[in-house]
Amino acid sequence: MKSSLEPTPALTPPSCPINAPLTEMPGKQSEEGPVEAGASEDSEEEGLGGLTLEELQQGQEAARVLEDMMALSAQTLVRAEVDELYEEVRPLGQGRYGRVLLVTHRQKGTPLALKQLPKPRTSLRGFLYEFCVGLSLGVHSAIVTAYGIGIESAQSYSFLTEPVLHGDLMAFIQPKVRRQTPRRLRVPLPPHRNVLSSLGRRNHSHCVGPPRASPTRRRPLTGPTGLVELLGLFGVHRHHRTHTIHYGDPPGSIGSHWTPIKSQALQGHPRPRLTYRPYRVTRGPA
Ligand SMILES: Nc1ncnc2c1ncn2[C@@H]1O[C@H](COP(=O)(O)OP(=O)(O)OP(=O)(O)O)[C@@H](O)[C@H]1O
Repeated sequence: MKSSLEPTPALTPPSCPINAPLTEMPGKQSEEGPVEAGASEDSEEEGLGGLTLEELQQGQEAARVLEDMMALSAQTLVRAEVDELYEEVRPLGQGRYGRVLLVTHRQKGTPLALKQLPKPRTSLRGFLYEFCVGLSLGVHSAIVTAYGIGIESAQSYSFLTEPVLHGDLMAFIQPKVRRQTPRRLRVPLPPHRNVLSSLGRRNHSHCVGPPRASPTRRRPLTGPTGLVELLGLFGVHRHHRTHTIHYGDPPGSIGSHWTPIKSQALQGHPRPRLTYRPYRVTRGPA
């Protein structure tokens, strides 16, 4: 169960007395007055903070009900020390604003969860807000039931809920981790499209072992100097998408665009990365 004393925009109770007018509750209408139904859609959405008129009205109605509930609960708070009424069994958890204890009713022995919020850190209004939101939501079958018992002690405010003794739901939720496929079942990733196109093949059998020297008709890997093919055989790849190589260029003139991957092969890398890119072989300036 979440404590809502944190100043979240939607749930934080405004700092006004319990009997403050309804306009001070969350979901109140803006000071410009009620929004007219005939306003244009854009300006309506801006004025309502992204809510539809219907959603805004529902929010205002819920705020009114909550305000009434808080006013009634303030009048019916039990003023007592917790240990007069309940026996502490063990702590159930610790939240940011207080602790939750497993207690039993001293006379009936009923087990209950008691959420205790220390007064120095919790205002009466903040406590009532937490208590009443819990009461409202607790009717849902998937949310811990809150009992309508609020206690004011010298040092704390407390309220009681149904105890959940099988642990925190969060402990049962597995983080989303990608399941590892056993190595023997793994399918090798297809090579980069350019490898296929530059080698003129549609399967990736050529990825294992040295690149084939045979040029294709579509994209020859070699010019008359044999330069491009030579670079490929020596395991050279480049980072950029295209590069113009002029016939007759000595290998040294390729410059820093080219990175040797020979070292990978020498270090026993099982599959030297063959990252051929489309080469553009042109005649150089005369
Ligand atoms: N009814 C309950 N039954 C069993 N354990 C509970 C119950 N309510 C709370 N707890 C345990 O106590 C812990 C603290 O609960 P609490 O409601 O104070 O804070 P929270 O909702 O976890 O966080 P926050 O401090 O932000 O409100 C929970 O994480 C949970 O482990």
